[in-house]
Amino acid sequence: MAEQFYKDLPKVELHAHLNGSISSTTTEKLITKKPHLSDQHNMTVISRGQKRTLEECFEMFKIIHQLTVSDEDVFVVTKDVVKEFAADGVKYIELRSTPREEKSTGMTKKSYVSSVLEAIKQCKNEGVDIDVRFLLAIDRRNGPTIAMETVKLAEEFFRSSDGVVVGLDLSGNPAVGDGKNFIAPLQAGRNLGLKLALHLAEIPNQNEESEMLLSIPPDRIGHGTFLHPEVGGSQRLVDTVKKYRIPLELCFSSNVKSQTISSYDQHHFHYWYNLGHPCVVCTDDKGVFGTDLSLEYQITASTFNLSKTQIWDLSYQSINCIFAPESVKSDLKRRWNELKPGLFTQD
Ligand SMILES: CC(C)=CCNc1ncnc2c1ncn2[C@@H]1O[C@H](COP(=O)(O)O)[C@@H](O)[C@H]1O
Ligand SMILES: [Zn+2]
Repeated sequence: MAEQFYKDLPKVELHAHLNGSISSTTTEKLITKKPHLSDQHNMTVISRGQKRTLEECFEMFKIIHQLTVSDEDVFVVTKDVVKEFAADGVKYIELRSTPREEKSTGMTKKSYVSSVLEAIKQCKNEGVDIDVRFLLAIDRRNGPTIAMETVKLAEEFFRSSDGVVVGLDLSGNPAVGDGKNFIAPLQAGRNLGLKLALHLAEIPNQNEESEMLLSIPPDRIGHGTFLHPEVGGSQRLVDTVKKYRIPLELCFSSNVKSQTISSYDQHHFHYWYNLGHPCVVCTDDKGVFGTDLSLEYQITASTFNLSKTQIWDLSYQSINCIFAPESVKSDLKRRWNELKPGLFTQD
């Protein structure tokens, strides 16, 4: 568990996959309804000190997805995940999820998104202290035709969700499919006013793909682990990211536990932070990687010897990277400034 300062620190979460964020308490709740999956429980979390390969991590999602097969499941999971982030001191979150259909329960991609949005609405009505937005995710393994359908669905909800749906994500196993196939649907989304958060350079040797995706350009980058020349990326890629000042969503536990980074001190946070480039600390999959956002901030501080003031600034600067409008950014900044004195008089 993270130290109290990191819990109390008001935080913004910008990279959280819904099905990767399910806590073990919620998993138990779902398993009670699906006893045939009871022996899969330990298969959905990577405990402390454990590591898996990236491929093994993606196998875990196959199990998790069997737990969320109905609108009711999706609703329950969303409510729990939102409340857990709020309890961890997250004041603003952009959740992302891949709309899925399930014939056996009648869940459609549209009802999937509606269930997520209904849960978000209920949390708001119950007074849960967190502003929640949503990105529809495109899974690369499903190809460009499905991607275009997702863009259409996103457009529908973008118009009808009162500002909750703000954009699109590109994710899924980076070793599957070619990123360039998604340029057209992503560009179409961008032209509609949807913001783009793209997983990029999550694994090595994808410079060409990264270059293509950066040419759109995206509004935020997920991971960007292999962009800089020291790890096989290129100065050109770095220069493009710098030119557009595209924020990076950085996920320490995820990268170390899925072994794209060998240890915390090797994390590319170091490279980009020292350039003064916008970096946002995120969880990725808090359920799968057994973490929460306060722990990720604590890991950042202890690995790179950052002071509490530097950590505060990191959290405050993250507000500039959200997809909600400027007025929301100003409100959050006011909130942060109100909370600041209480946080710095604790010790
Ligand atoms: C598995 C692993 C190494 C995780 C970290 N890196 C990731 N890279 C790319 N896509 C991801 C990652 N984590 C989660 N996802 C995406 O999020 C999905 C789960 O959340 P959801 O069903 O979209 O609600 C996964 O099926 C996958 O498409
Ligand atoms: Zn991710």
